[in-house]
Amino acid sequence: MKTIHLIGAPTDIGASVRGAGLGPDALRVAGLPQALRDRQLQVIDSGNLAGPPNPWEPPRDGFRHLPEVIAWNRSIYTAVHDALTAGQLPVLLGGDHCLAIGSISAVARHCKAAGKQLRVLWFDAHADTNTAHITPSGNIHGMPVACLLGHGPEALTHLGGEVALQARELCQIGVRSVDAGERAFVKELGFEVFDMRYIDEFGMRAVMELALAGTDSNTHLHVSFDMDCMDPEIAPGVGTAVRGGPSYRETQLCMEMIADTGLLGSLDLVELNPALDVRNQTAELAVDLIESLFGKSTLMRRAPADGP
Ligand SMILES: NC(=[NH2+])NCCC[C@H](N)C(=O)O
Ligand SMILES: [Mn+2]
Ligand SMILES: [Mn+2]
Repeated sequence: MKTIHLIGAPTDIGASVRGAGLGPDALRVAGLPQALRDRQLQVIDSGNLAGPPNPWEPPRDGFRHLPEVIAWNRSIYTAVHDALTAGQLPVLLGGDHCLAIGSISAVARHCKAAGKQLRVLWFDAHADTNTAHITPSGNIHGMPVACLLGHGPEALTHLGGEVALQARELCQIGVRSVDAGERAFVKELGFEVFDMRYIDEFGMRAVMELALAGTDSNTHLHVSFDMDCMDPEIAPGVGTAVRGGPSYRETQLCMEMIADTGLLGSLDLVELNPALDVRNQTAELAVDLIESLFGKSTLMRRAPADGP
């Protein structure tokens, strides 16, 4: 297994409430580096990136804090790209979800250069597909998917020199809150969305089989995990909680099925908000999930074909 490089991005620049900037340290306090080392993995923690403070201003031309969001994403792009070039597996510790623009742009650039097929699994209660024209809030953590697919300000859509993603490379899991204008845009863009209704009807195992279909040894899997994907009863430490999310076991199954592929190449862990958490339980939950994502299992790993 590659060396895991933890990159902290302590900012809530794109969020609707303050506090996600405390996320990277809450994950460290919950024991993330040691938990990975206990799994015999090599871990580098290069600490937290620096970036502009949050000016906490109202939207301008449909965006809140656009210059600051660009600055943060540029430094994330560089850090994640450097880690991938060094052969490491970057783990972005957010921070709010606007940071996925920099992280996934770097991953996409790396995959193109290496001739790898990219698959992005986006775990979220939200579709994060707003633009300046349809956003109800101006918060850029509600826009990263649109930016990554080429819809947004040039400085964010072309961080890596070209548009990062095509719709077929992306699939969302756990979605249950989509804004009015956003709904039509998600349909127009045409990426796959396994919303909660779909998960309820077909079950998480079927969803993950579809989400991973078509991957092979040449696939780089990127997981962008928004902690508000999970049900707020178990993950209260998030700024934009939406009830009715996946359970602990359903989410663990996702992580275990991804681990079984052996294809994980990079990870964003975002939207953890320690200011709203209860005794760091949401950070501890995140550590549990990441351990499973890196192969921790109850008894043994099971290849899908060995199942009942
Ligand atoms: N990454 C997130 N938590 N995004 C929440 C977005 C909420 C809402 N859709 C908005 O655009 O304002
Ligand atoms: Mn969300
Ligand atoms: Mn999100």
